[in-house]
Amino acid sequence: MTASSSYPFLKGHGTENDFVLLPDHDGTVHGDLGAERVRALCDRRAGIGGDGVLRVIRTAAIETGAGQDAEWFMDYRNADGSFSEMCGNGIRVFGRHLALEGLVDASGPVLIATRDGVKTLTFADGAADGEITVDMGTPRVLEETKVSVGDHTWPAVNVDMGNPHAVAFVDDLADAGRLLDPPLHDEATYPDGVNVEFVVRRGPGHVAMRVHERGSGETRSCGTGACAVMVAAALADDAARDTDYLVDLPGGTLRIRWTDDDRVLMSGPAVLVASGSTSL
Ligand SMILES: N[C@@H](CCC[C@H](N)C(=O)O)C(=O)O
Repeated sequence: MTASSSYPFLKGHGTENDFVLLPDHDGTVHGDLGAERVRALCDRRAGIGGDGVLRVIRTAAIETGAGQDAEWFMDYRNADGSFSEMCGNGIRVFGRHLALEGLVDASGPVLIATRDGVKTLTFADGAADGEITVDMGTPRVLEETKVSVGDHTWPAVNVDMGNPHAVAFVDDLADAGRLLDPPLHDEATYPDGVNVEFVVRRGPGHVAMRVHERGSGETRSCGTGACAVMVAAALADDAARDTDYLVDLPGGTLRIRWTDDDRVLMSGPAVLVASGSTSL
């Protein structure tokens, strides 16, 4: 691609966790999509603006080690250009785009490859515009850790949802302050950084959270974070499996279920709001 050429993009969000989508089906448009370009696209003043970028590419066209079971690969980058293994809101937006474009068949399970393996999406009523449920896989609950913001330090549950999370139960979501910087965390536990969730109870099977995302700062929602929060809350509640939890985020609500066979299912909206071309 030359500096002056333009290429197509779409903009979408899931519970206001927003993304720039870059169709690059055969990997011929964007090369290796450098961090600098991702930062330019995600810039909310000089760019399109987003918490991350989703490159839409065929699994066969990208070297990731991901199996070829899924035709499409979600090449996700955080707003700072860094990679993450997985993005829960992003994969719903990615799936919505594929379904609306007729690139996958929403009437059956849709498989999408990620750096955390292949995920299965189900569209309500088999409709391309139906609510999307994602099988997020099996959570791993690791040793307790702690996180700090300013003078506050909280114990936190270390939950691996394919990407790393530290879940801290707090008295008030405002206790975490403005979250301009990443919360302090144990670097030995999280050598590659961590997504930090702050959680309060709203009622039985109902919590609310804020999140500071690795590589993107405080966002209005995080799907993998909501799953990590649900798992930590269900363990603390000694909740029966197959119970739905509602997780309220600043940008909306996600419904999460931890199944009897140890899978976490996340359901929520995914919206495309714009498309165009850019030379960024
Ligand atoms: N917003 C995402 C998570 C994106 C990746 C995360 N910032 C990380 O670095 O692991 C979600 O909806 O899960």
